[in-house]
Amino acid sequence: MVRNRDTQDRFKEISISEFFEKNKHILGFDSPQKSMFMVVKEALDNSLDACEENSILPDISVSIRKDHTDQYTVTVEDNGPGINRQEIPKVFGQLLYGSRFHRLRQTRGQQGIGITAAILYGQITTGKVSNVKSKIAGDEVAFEFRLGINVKDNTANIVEEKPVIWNRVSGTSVSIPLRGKYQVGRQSIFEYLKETAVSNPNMQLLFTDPDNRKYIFNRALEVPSKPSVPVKPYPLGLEMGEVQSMAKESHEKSMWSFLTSDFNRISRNLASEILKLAGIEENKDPRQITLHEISALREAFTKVKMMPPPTDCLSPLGEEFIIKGLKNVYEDHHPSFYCRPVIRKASVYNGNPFAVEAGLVYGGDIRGDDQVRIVRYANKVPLLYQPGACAITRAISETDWRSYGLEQRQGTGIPFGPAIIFVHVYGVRLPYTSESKEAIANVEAIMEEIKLAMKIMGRSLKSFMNKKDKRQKINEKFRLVQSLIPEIARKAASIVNEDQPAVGPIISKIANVVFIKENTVQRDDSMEIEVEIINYSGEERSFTLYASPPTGDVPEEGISWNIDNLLPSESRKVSFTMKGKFIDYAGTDYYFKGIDPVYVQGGELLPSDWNVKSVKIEEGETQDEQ
Ligand SMILES: Nc1ncnc2c1ncn2[C@@H]1O[C@H](COP(=O)(O)OP(=O)(O)OP(=O)(O)O)[C@@H](O)[C@H]1O
Repeated sequence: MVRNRDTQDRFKEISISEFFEKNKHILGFDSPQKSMFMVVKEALDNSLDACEENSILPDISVSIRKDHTDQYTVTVEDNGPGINRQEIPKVFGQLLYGSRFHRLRQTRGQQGIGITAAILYGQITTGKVSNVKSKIAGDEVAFEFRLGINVKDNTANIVEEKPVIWNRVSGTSVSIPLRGKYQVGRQSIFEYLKETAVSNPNMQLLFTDPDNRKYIFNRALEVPSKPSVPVKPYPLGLEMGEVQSMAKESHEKSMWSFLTSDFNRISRNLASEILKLAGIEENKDPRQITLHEISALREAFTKVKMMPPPTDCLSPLGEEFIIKGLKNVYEDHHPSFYCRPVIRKASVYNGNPFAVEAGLVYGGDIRGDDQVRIVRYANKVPLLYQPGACAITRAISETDWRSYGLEQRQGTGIPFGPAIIFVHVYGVRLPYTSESKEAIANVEAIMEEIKLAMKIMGRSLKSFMNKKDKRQKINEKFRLVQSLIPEIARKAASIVNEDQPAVGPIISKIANVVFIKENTVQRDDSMEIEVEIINYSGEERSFTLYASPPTGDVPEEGISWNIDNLLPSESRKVSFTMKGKFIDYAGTDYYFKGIDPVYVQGGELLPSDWNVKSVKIEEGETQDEQ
């Protein structure tokens, strides 16, 4: 058939770059503010991935220079491994070119789009090219490129390329001119850097804002991150099309070796068992497999006993960093309940392992009249945009929080109350709602895991609330007993003209608590604080007592004492001194560990964030532009 001229003119192939040039919002470049955020995020995520893959302690600088009213230059420089001279034009000037798409491992980047899209955005909005400098360890010189993108054929447009001396062992620096808007607040670059510092405690980061103000996010951990381990696809959860392309692209000659070599968790015996169940010859060429056989194979996968997916390829944040991530949000507030972080075991989505970890704090002086705050992370990257589209928000909304004590109209929707919920989903090839990776797609398996984590935390929140009610009742009883018994004893003794009896054992019998109280003596240049611990219970008690004075010279690790074998009716005293004069002394907070809170008066259970430091940000001097 001969096409007429009109039809030939109407049909035209477009390159991927051309497509994104016209549809940059798909990559997250929608408003000037958001676009600048995306550029910083893409470059910083790459720097962190590069350092992690090479076990390098990341030393990164991010700077935003204001060039004109809405024109800026974003520069991100790292001490990563650097990039080969030949690779630079492809990495930065060609969309869908990267080192991660064809390898299954937990990384921030996965598509080979991010940094080229950022350069393309800069080119579209300013007409200018970007500057890339990179050096590999051992090389004498770095290579500097000024380059943009030929959108018609998705290749780099190299304007200049030259060797330069760079006083670094290795690293990469990317400078992108762009139209943008710099803002502070919840969805800002600064917030993103702060949350990234929480999930990457070994990163040292220097940030220079458009007013040339410098902020140093100090490294809290001197250990480089371990590179994530590449994995093969896990058989369960793979779609028909995925098994089909794996079979087509396999280098193996037989179905038996295809199963044992290209999949995870299929041993030699298991491969034979699967093929027998599916009715497929062991020697069959995988490229010859029919759709009917693929279907039988997938069914056989579900019938055999398979080990769960490997978890060593996954890298969680861990308990301490979840607590730190939460602290980063509530800052100086004091929650009354710290739920022990929940770290779920690995699960699979489309043959790729993933896992969920979560944390929750509640009460105290956290604001309670609004919806709970949700802090989202995916593969250690904070998610600040598209909360409504994200599986994390959706799973939280679909959990019935009313049964756990939070307010929620009709049992669905984001609950209301003084709580912050932290969720980190991490895994190999996470499914995002779009290329901009702002929200995790509502995939059933992932939603289920998040919901399970919420249920576990919900149950401990409920049990805390029940205990709180019980404690309140005991407190009231204790207050009553403590004021009434000595009074009754005094009156009774005076009536019968006898000495007043010791009331301690009587109070113990009724109250059944350990009582913590303090006495203070202000001296000229210091204050002496004596803490008395009285066992008004019928049993010997042992626990650790912690003090958190409101001001003063407190040691880094806090103040603590072991109160061992405190006998019934026994009173013990400990003390500490605070240097200085304290006219408005508001009282020290006492905490304890190792004893049921129901049996203590005058203190609280030791919070999980005791000794967990917030991200340390030093503010530098504003420097004059040169
Ligand atoms: N700073 C860097 N140091 C070393 N290698 C880098 C650096 N930046 C980019 N790369 C390399 O360039 C590739 C392409 O990066 P790009 O941001 O385009 O995609 P990605 O990070 O792989 O995936 P995504 O599109 O999901 O961000 C990366 O896979 C990595 O191999």
